[in-house]
Amino acid sequence: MTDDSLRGTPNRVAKMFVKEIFGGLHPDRKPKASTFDNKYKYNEMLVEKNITVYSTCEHHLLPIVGRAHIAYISNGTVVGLSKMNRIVDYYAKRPQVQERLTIQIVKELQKVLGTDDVACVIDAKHLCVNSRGIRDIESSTVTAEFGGKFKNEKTRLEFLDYIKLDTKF
Ligand SMILES: Nc1nc2c(ncn2[C@@H]2O[C@H](COP(=O)(O)OP(=O)(O)OP(=O)(O)O)[C@@H](O)[C@H]2O)c(=O)[nH]1
Ligand SMILES: [Zn+2]
Repeated sequence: MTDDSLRGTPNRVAKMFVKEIFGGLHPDRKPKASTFDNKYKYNEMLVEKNITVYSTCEHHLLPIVGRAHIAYISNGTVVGLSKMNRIVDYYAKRPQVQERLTIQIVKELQKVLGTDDVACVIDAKHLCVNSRGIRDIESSTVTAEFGGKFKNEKTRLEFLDYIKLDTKF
């Protein structure tokens, strides 16, 4: 390899996959989710929406790009807002299928918050569907996991109303 723009490519690509694209395979990178007492006595739903998702489909190793929306109802513990974005990013940064990613996010937050009352919806484009194969540029995939009180229709609809799935990305 004599071209100086290509010389660094093997190392650059290896570093990118290990440290960035698949960085979430390293358990040391799992975010420490700081929690607080719910001193404010805020007892309604909290929604962190439009969280950017960059992941990689495990079948084709092509990008999955979209948005995650998370909701929880505190039973005494509150989590720092940015930690929800960090948890999404950690589980996204590995070879994934969207269904598993959605469930992993909910399970992690249920553990951190000590409650089942957590939900996550992801709307994402899979480049393996958009840019190759069937090459359908418009389609996106929606997955959802509803824990605890979110299995109740009224609570679920409140969450879905807050996020109104019209996100363009
Ligand atoms: N359920 C699920 N399927 C996914 C996800 N990401 C990609 N896929 C699908 O995984 C499937 C792999 O199917 P294969 O038939 O082995 O692969 P392929 O021959 O390249 O299929 P085409 O994409 O239809 O050309 C494809 O249908 C992808 O659309 C995901 O997150 N969840
Ligand atoms: Zn794929």
